Amino acid sequence: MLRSLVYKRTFATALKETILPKKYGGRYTVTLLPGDGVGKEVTDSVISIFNAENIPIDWETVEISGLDNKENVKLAVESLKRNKIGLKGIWHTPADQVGHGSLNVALRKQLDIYANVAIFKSIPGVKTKIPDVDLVVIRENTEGEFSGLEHESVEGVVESLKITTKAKSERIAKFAFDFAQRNGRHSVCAVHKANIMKLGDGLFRNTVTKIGESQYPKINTSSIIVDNASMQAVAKPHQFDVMVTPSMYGTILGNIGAALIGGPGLVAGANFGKEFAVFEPGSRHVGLDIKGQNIANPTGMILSATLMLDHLGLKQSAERITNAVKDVIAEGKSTTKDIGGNASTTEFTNAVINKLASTPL
Ligand SMILES: NC(=O)C1=CN([C@@H]2O[C@H](COP(=O)(O)OP(=O)(O)OC[C@H]3O[C@@H](n4cnc5c(N)ncnc54)[C@H](O)[C@@H]3O)[C@@H](O)[C@H]2O)C=CC1
Ligand SMILES: O=C(O)CCC(=O)C(=O)O
Ligand SMILES: [Mg+2]
Repeated sequence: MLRSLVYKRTFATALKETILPKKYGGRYTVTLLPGDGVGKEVTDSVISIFNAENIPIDWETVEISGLDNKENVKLAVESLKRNKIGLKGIWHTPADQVGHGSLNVALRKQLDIYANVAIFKSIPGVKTKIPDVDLVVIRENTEGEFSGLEHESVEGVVESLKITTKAKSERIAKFAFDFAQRNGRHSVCAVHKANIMKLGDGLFRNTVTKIGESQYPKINTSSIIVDNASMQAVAKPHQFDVMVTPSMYGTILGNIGAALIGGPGLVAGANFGKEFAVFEPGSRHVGLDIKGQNIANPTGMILSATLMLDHLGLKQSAERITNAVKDVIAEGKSTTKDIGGNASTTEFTNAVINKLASTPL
């Protein structure tokens, strides 16, 4: 019955070094970036729930699309520079337009929000093949395969640059071990392909291993090749606790993690840097195909927003909302289509609000 509290604890202390935003008149201003696809529907769900709970947050909404000129990302960057904290949906990046880079990547790089945390934890009531999954993927956000640096050196020959630096490998490693330590986790596993990319992935793997073994003796440090990691995560996910990855392996394992717990609509996540924290669903799906249909599952966005409340020190509210979401899912009467129900996004949201209304403070 108390699984929800255990679930909550994972989120409790996401980061120690990110500077907290200031409150004005007892309220925070948070940058809201709804994004494309289902972003507006699932952030509307958060707004309704926060309004019902009188959460002391004012939203500064920046409505841009991944299809916009890349320059437009500066509107989001400027707002986040003011507010230090954001709640974000995902911007769509067209795969067939050469030269149109990802606004998601641009934002992360410009704010140096280098650590992505995605939480893959089974939610009671959601039917999955493997029960009790509980793993966290911590992913480097600012280099690696997502550098977006490509050129055609001669016709028919394309070089895509994957950048790996010691400094960025060190800071993501430290972040992962700190996260593990502060959240009562027992092991950190570095995911790599150092058998092929001996220099780049070798640097990543060796850096994580060295930092773990020398600075975090109480945490078990290990490493695994990404291909095997993918197979093991599908077959025996319980062997993993915290996985730390370069950018590409993180998105692949993150999509495996989403499938393990019941879909992308359930995954909470956040991005942290020294100065900024931006909360967004952990497996980062856009959901263009179901946009505007009022059928998206807003759980991942709501749980990401509760991580934000934790970060702001509003822990009681974070816990109340998490528990209400989990209770509504466990009861199974008002769940969305992706997890076998037939409630709309709005009906699920209202069920959460009703649950909160009937739960004493
Ligand atoms: N295509 C793009 O523009 C972008 C893609 N990505 C990444 O690419 C990978 C795949 O992306 P896409 O093919 O665009 O996937 P997608 O956004 O189309 O999602 C895959 C499936 O999950 C469903 N889904 C997504 N969110 C949902 C929700 N909240 N509730 C219920 N169902 C939901 C969608 O309807 C779809 O059937 C992911 O790793 C994602 O992080 C990330 C950012 C932009
Ligand atoms: O930003 C994009 O278009 C894709 C990025 C992605 O797959 C991710 O961040 O997980
Ligand atoms: Mg992805």
